[in-house]
Amino acid sequence: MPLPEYRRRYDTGVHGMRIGLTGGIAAGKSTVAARLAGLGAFLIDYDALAHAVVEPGGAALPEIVGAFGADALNADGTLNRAWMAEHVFGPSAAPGAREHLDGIEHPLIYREAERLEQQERASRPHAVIVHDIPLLAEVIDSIPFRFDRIVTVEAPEETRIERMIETRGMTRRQACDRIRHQSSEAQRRAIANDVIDSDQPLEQMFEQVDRLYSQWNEKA
Ligand SMILES: CC(C)(COP(=O)(O)OP(=O)(O)OC[C@H]1O[C@@H](n2cnc3c(N)ncnc32)[C@H](O)[C@@H]1O)[C@@H](O)C(=O)NCCC(=O)NCCS
Ligand SMILES: Nc1ncnc2c1ncn2[C@@H]1O[C@H](COP(=O)(O)OP(=O)(O)OP(=O)(O)O)[C@@H](O)[C@H]1O
Repeated sequence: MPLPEYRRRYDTGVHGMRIGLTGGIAAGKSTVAARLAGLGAFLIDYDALAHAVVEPGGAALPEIVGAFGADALNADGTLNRAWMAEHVFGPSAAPGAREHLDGIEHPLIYREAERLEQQERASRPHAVIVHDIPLLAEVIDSIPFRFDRIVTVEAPEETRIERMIETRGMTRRQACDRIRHQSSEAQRRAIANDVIDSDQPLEQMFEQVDRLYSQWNEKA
């Protein structure tokens, strides 16, 4: 059976590998990403890009104010992230609010990701480039990149809720809201070539990451 388009491999030897890294919130994606960067991968962190496009002066902020009103801003003109989170993930969020915000930010994020990738390829044509994309399963049909391999990092929902409460100061309700607005583990697994279980001890998880990186690096 032919591979779905998003799993299509590039011609090896011509391009380095492009990896899609995903996972539910607080599953351990950043931990895996940091390990890959330590091994030599070039990381493109979509959460960081999402933060950059809403900086004052960033292209998304005027559009967000246009769509959600000036209440979306703090007094100093920065995005009020807690307010915004409540209005897109919270129990009284308007239908379609999250999709509207995504529609403003995502095209800008993709443009910047492409620029970063091209810059890296110019100096390291065979680098393993990892796109760290929390919402990859949601955007798989619209994102303007195809991936040689997709990896998802997974941990049980309860573990992730506990991590969000303990390390991010979220309430249980906020943690559950965020999870409810994301694809399911089954949907992420369905697009992935490999699954990293972050419920295993860190050492073991890193061994799995190291093995994957060696495989990709051989093919790059
Ligand atoms: C709503 C916002 C302001 C809330 O900010 P906050 O500081 O609370 O969260 P932060 O941006 O650091 O994201 C933390 C995690 O929340 C989850 N998350 C973020 N945005 C979304 C979304 N639109 N849908 C589902 N989950 C999301 C992801 O797992 C992400 O890793 C912010 O998340 C945002 O601008 N989101 C829209 C852009 C987006 O899609 N970002 C994800 C990367 S592409
Ligand atoms: N194998 C593991 N064993 C124990 N704790 C882990 C493991 N992997 C990750 N963690 C811990 O889980 C927490 C969440 O990890 P991390 O920040 O990497 O998640 P994330 O998926 O990037 O989150 P987000 O979706 O918010 O970006 C961190 O405190 C991290 O140290």
